[in-house]
Formats: sequence, C-alpha cells, structure tokens
Amino acid sequence: MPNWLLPEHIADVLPSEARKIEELRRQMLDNFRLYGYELVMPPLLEYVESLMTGAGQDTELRTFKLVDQISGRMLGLRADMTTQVARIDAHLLNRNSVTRLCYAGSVLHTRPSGLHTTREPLQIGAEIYGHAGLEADAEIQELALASLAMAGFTDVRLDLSHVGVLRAILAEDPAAAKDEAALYLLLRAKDVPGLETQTAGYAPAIRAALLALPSLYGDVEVLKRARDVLPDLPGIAKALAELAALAASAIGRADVAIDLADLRGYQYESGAMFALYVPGLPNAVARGGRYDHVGEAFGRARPATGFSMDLRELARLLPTAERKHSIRAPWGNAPELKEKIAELRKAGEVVIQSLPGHSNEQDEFECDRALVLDDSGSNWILKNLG
Ligand SMILES: N[C@@H](Cc1c[nH]c[nH+]1)C(=O)O
Repeated sequence: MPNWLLPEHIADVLPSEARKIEELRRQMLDNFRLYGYELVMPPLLEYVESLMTGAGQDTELRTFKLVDQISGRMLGLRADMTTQVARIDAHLLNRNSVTRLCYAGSVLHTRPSGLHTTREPLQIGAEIYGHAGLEADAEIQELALASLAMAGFTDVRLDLSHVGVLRAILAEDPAAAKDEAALYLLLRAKDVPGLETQTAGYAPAIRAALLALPSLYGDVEVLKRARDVLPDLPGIAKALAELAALAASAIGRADVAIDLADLRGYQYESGAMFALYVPGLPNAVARGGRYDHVGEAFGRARPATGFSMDLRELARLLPTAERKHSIRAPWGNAPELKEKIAELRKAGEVVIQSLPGHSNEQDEFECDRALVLDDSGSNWILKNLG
C-alpha cells in the first residue's frame, strides 16, 4: 500500500475546487453577517459527553472517539456543529436577548451518509436562539434559500416537515410512545410493511394516523389532506398551521413540498424542519429546523432554530471556477520592481514572480499580462500577452 493512500471517503481538495469552496464560504459568511449573525469557532474535539448533550443516537453513531492523553477521558471529533453552538449560546454568552450565531468548519463522520459522500463535510450554518415564534424559523428558511441563490442555484425544492405531528400522535398512546425510536426509523425509511407490524397492538386511531404519515407527501395540498386524515389534536393542528405559514413564505423562491414522514434530522428537532434539494443530487444540500430542547440539556432552556449545509458538496455541483487572470513579473530585488508589484497587489491584481528558470510555467493562474521594463529601461509597465 503506498504510504499516501487516504482513508475511504476522505479526500484532498485540489486548487480549483478549493478556490470554489473558499469563495463560497466567504460569500456566505459575509451574507450571514449582513443579517446580524456573529461568527463563532467551536473546537474540533470535545469531551464526548458534551458533544452528545441534547443530541440523538445518530450523532453518537457518527462520532469518531479517541482517548485524551491529558485527562484520560474520552474525546469525540465533532460530527455536527449545531449542538456546539447551542452550548456556546447556553453557557458562554449567557444572553437573554435574541442571539444569532454562524459557523463554518470541518466535521467528521464515522460513516458516509451516501455512496459518494465525504466523511469530512465542511459544515456551514446559522442558528437563532431566544425566539420561540415562527418568525425565527421563517428567517432561517429565507437565509438558507438566499445562500443557495447566492451560490447560483435557481431551481430549489423545499421539503417541509414537522416533528410536532408525530409527537402529538405518540402522546395519545403510551404503547406507541414507548416505541418512539423504532417508529422514527420506520417513518424515515417510509417502511410501510414494517410500520404495519410495529403498530399492530396500538389503539386503532393511532395506528391509522401513523400508517397515513408516509403517504402524506406532495405539494401544499397535502396539508389539507393531513387535516382530513389525521386525528383532530391541538398539536397536529398547530404543526400543520405552522407548515402552511412556512410554505407560504417560500412561494416564488422554491418549489415547496410537504413530507410529513421526513424525520431525517439529528433527532434533536422539536418543531418545523426543512430540507433543500437541488437538481443533480439525491441528498438534501441543506437541512434545518427548530430544536428547542438542546439548550435545556445544557442547563439553560433557549428556543432555537437554524440550518446547516456542506460546502464541499455544494461546490462540487457548481461549474469549475474560471482561471484567474494574473500578471507575470520577473524575479528580482530592484526596489522599483518590488514597489510596482506591491502597488499592483494592493489594487487586487494577482502578480506572480517567475522564479529563475521557470518563466513559462503556469497552473491555476492564466497570466494575461507581464510586468516589463519600458524602452527607456527605467519604468516598469504592463504588457498584454496575446
Ligand atoms: N445541523 C443540522 C441542521 C440544523 C442546524 N440547526 C438546526 N438543524 C444538520 O446538519 O442536519
């Protein structure tokens, strides 16, 4: 085995791809700032218990673990930054007001989520703490859509779902409530035969409601159908009304679909959830939603909602960045030459000094101009290279 072989689903990012990713990262973080989101940088690794606080079983399975040589305690490499940011809001900032935070950094997954998916996504996201109303969910949804528009995606599908529907159904039947974890998995997989077996002993109305969820998928008309077929419970009515409002706020910006069985989050979600899809990729490019109980798990209840996405995946779908035009300059220590180069760089030009013996080499950059001495031999001027 050559000693440079990388583990499966782990890869280097080469120059043109890296530039696309980095440009996207900067654009998005700058845009988050325009909405008032403050950047935070949580650590790559933490004690495993703190990483798991408020998170579900998926996070546990996805987290790489190692032993800390200083404390002897178990550390985990973060698999998702959302709970880290919730910890920062709950403990370090200690603000009672609305707090908007954003982040960008690598996360690691023990297993890839899809066939061609990386185990090292570059997660970027934004979270709002301190507002329980739907306005915060709508802002997050808008920001996620604006981020995709900014990256050049025009054809976006927004799938909406709501944990409140399942919770309201489960609260009606203790037998069903006990099986919550299993039901989650079956609904996520839209495994109707599995659901039929699992729900065999439940109260008939509860069973019928659970079996209806996988077929409650489609355009916003589904909400009407859901009102007809699901039990008349306040929790369900509230969830469906929230979904109708969120769907309405996205009209004209995305194709909206409702999927009441889509529970593919990290299991910390507590309200409306969404996933964004773009052509060419079966997996969601962005996920988000409300998760009001994570702060509580950290000892300070704070309403919360947010979204995140993988910049590597997004960048992969975008066309290759054009080669950047640049200026070739000779190598040398003459003060006038150095001054001229500094001036051009200050103006935003890429100036590449050719190292001796390498004057015609170029890779990522296309030199369309050269810095040369004029006929008098004393002034540095730019010459177009045909
Ligand atoms: N971190 C979640 C999405 C999210 C952010 N905030 C709330 N939910 C994910 O990657 O699926």
